[in-house]
Amino acid sequence: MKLFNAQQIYAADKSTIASQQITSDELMERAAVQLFNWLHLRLQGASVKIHLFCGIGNNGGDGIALARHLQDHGYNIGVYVVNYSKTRSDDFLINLDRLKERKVWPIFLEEGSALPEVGRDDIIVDAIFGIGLNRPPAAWVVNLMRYLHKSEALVLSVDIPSGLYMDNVPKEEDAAVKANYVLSFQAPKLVFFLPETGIYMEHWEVLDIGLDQKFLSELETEYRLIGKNEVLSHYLPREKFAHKGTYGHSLIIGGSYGKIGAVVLSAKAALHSGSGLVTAYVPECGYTILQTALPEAMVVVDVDKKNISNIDFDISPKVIGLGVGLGKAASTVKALSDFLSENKIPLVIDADGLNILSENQALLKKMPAKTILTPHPKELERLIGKWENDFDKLKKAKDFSKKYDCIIVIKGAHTITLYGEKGYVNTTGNPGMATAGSGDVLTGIITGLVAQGYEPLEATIFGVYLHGKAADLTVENTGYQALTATGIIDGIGEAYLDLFKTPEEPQVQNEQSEQ
Ligand SMILES: NC(=O)C1=CN([C@@H]2O[C@H](COP(=O)(O)OP(=O)(O)OC[C@H]3O[C@@H](n4cnc5c(N)ncnc54)[C@H](OP(=O)(O)O)[C@@H]3O)[C@@H](O)[C@H]2O)[C@@H](O)CC1
Ligand SMILES: Nc1ncnc2c1ncn2[C@@H]1O[C@H](COP(=O)(O)OP(=O)(O)O)[C@@H](O)[C@H]1O
Ligand SMILES: [K+]
Repeated sequence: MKLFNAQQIYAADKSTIASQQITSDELMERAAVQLFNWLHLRLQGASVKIHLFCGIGNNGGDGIALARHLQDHGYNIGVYVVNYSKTRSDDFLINLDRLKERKVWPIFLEEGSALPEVGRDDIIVDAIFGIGLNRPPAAWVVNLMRYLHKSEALVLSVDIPSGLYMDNVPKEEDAAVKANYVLSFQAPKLVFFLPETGIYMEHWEVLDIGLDQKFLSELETEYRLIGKNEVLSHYLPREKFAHKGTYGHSLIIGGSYGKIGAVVLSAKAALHSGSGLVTAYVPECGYTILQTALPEAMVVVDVDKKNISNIDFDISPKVIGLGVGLGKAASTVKALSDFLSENKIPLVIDADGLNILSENQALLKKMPAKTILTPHPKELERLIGKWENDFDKLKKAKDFSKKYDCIIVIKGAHTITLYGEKGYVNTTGNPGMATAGSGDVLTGIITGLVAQGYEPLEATIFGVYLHGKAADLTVENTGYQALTATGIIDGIGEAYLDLFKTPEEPQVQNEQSEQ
């Protein structure tokens, strides 16, 4: 699914109005009817007080139009215009008149106005700012947002929580509304998925307002949301006459004394993701551990007992997963440097492999094209430097990706894969994955997919999806706390089966977090 920016949404508005020969007011009416239906279906005429806080632009217009439908159906409403500017949108004014025709007179809130009483069992409709926010809201509007938050009433935000930008993060933490539900028109917004802005909502849902599909389908977007539909189109079926050689040989290089488990996890995940053969390259102390824990894997040992000190093997893997449990011993850094100078085999680099690159930036130029890097936030910071906010992080990571021709996986609640100018936002996964070794599993899955013949970018996007899906399926039986990295590996098979089990579900709603 595409994630549109504000300009693209405004352009789609225009195109819809032209191609469907409707007025902008009719489009707003569609939005309001969708909002009303959503609420009415759930409230069924309940007498709960609904407070609608409406700005003076089109987001406010949506709120005012919704108020009219609620009034027509006998709901108990309070309507407030948050009068933050003298410039009102035409459709806001049209809808304000329609409301007044019904003898509903909104209360205008300005700086210093007394604020209406809002009970904790009431409902707040937040239609103050939409995607048109382009500067920080005035202090008195931020005060109002704080006041709404304190009320503990259920908050429904129209399109986007007011105070969130489409391409920036709020300057102050409480300068945006915290929504229980966001009812977003046509498509979710990128900010719903970033750690600094995703926290402003618990759930989001998409309301289809019938924007020009042809126009939308022809738009190129910087970011895409990745769900089952997107990964299925890349799935490589298994062939009847295949043999293990068909599906590639993965080599996992890593481990140090006390951290051999990381290699076990990666190698096991590579096998479960479908790699035909898997070999682990570990310090000598890892030999018995690997052969015992993972009989399916082959093992090649380093000359050193405790650390990798000289990467030397006489097999021809299709891809190498490098860095899990590696440590940063001086001999390991030298081994990695020597190895990268010679190596032409595709790489997936994680953990201390990344840390060694960060501390020896000259090595970055030695990575083969389209090397896949899988940093968690701290490792990313070491690679690309500090960032001001999530948007700055994305920009810096993209610059890095272009400079070194590499794929960057920004791991987190919604992992984002970046390559050049494009970003792919994952939708699977859960907080149970915040557990030791889950990253090692991801490295193994992606390595295993490259081994099977997936292109590096496809392998990464698909691998991140499968990893999260495996965890989502396992967590149903374990709960968040008891989910382990091994549990994620155990779910990989089910995650594959799930691809074909249920019909393709559109990405139209999401719960940010449960429990
Ligand atoms: N296709 C769709 O999805 C449809 C979308 N629709 C709805 O339209 C919404 C977008 O509406 P919108 O463009 O009128 O902008 P909105 O957010 O209401 O802001 C209003 C104005 O406020 C101003 N302003 C900005 N920042 C400010 C600040 N800090 N303090 C004070 N003023 C500030 C700025 O004007 P400026 O002052 O810069 O001239 C801005 O234009 C969208 O979210 C959705 O709800 C539906 O109606 C139909 C179909
Ligand atoms: N709250 C969360 N929601 C979804 N996924 C998460 C969450 N926390 C962590 N993850 C995922 O778990 C993995 C953790 O990786 P990493 O931090 O490298 O773990 P480790 O170093 O222990 O192997 C990443 O794939 C990340 O996206
Ligand atoms: K809003």
